[in-house]
Amino acid sequence: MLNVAALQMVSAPDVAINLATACRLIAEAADQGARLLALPEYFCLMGQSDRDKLAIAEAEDSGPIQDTLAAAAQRHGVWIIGGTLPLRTEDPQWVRNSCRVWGPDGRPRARYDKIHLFAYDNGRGERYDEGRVLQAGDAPVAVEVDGWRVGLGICYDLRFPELFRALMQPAPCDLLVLPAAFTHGTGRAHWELLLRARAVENQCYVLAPAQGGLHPNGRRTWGHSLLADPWGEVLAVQAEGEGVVAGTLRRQRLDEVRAQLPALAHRRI
Ligand SMILES: NC(=O)CCC(=O)C(=O)O
Repeated sequence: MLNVAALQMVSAPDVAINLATACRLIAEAADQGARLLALPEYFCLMGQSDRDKLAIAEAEDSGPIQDTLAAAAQRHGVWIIGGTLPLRTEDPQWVRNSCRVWGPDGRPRARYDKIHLFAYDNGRGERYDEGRVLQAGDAPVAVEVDGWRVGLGICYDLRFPELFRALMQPAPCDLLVLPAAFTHGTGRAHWELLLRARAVENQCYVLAPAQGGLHPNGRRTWGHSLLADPWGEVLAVQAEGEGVVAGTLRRQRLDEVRAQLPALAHRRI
């Protein structure tokens, strides 16, 4: 059994406010008994422009955002999947959108850099192009959490099933965690559909902590942080606003689904 929680936020353009909110939600989830907690993409900043990420970027393993999450993991004795934060590259004009993982002793255990960079223009003034400031990652990352294999993806990565297939090698992941900040429009159309599809095709749990609501920068995100089981059933969800979306992973459920319909074993790789 593993108790997990997705922390939903409506982040502001102010790092201190966002860190305080993240710490409050972490404490709440830990009090509810969660052992693995995950924050959304861009939890530490939803700024006015992509370039705001450059100003708050940290070196790997050092900086106020990472120190805060490491201390919270240790204080509560939990695993924290730290949404995303900008990490510096060699070139000051570029950052990586990185998901860091801390163990219950506060030590960093993994880093995944978002591979697929979001670009979107809805033709009505809503436009994104992460490739203007982000450097893409190039390697899938999975981490072992109390005997559970946990694969990482970030937001737009959700649309690329081959990433999650790669994470099923050399051994299947038991849980996929996808910190996200889906737009309201694309989220309404595709969010739940894609998350449940990744759960069904990989026969594993999916935990997706999201940004959800109207942000002070004027952006509106879809929210609907959720936990889906290996059969694609939604076990817990929260539509909008800050909150804790909690649930329990059961090994027996994974084994049951994989035994009843052995699609993972039928892959022709
Ligand atoms: N930040 C993102 O990657 C947003 C992805 C998104 O909204 C989508 O529809 O995909």
